[in-house]
Amino acid sequence: FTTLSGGRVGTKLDAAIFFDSQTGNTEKCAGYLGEASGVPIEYIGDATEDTIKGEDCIIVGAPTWHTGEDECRSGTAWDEWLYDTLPNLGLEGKRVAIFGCGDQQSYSDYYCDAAGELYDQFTAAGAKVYGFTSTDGYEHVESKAEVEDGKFCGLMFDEDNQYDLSEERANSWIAQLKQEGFFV
Ligand SMILES: Cc1cc2nc3c(=O)[nH]c(=O)nc-3n(C[C@H](O)[C@H](O)[C@H](O)COP(=O)(O)O)c2cc1C
Repeated sequence: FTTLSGGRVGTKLDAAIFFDSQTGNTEKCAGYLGEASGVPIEYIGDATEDTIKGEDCIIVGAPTWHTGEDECRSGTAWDEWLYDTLPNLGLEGKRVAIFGCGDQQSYSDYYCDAAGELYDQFTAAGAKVYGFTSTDGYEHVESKAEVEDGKFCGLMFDEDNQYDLSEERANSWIAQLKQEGFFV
């Protein structure tokens, strides 16, 4: 038996979840997505460039902090990574799905802005984004993650106000990604 690079047998496509988190909420949501999909989870700050380039499809997630600023809104390792690492990785055509974690009540004009920033930077790098979701059921006023009218660029969690919906949201989003052919 021969294995492909990285020791993986080349029978199925490789996927991974990359995230970062300041206070653990995005980590919890990454955990729900990992359970729903069976896909491994890694801190973006720990992921090597080869690991990221080697995956066929990646799920990426960030919280939102630094309210009102234009850039570097995740308050995590993503902030540097998006501007210093991503543009040099060569991710043209890579399948990407984005999730965010924010607080739609206390920060209703800025809900999950960092997820919108991930969208902007990954699409600028040539990635193809899967898994848009409806904004129905959310009460934010403005969000950079709402990249089309009534559509988020991925799945938005709210562990401050809607934590009881997170697991179910994770499960149905993974089902949606499967239907969209994200993992195939
Ligand atoms: C000082 C501060 C600023 C925040 N700014 C925003 C914001 O601009 N938009 C938003 O959606 N959430 C904002 N939040 C809420 C966090 O994003 C939310 O609690 C999230 O779940 C944190 O995820 P983490 O634990 O993975 O870091 C802010 C929270 C704090 C305490």
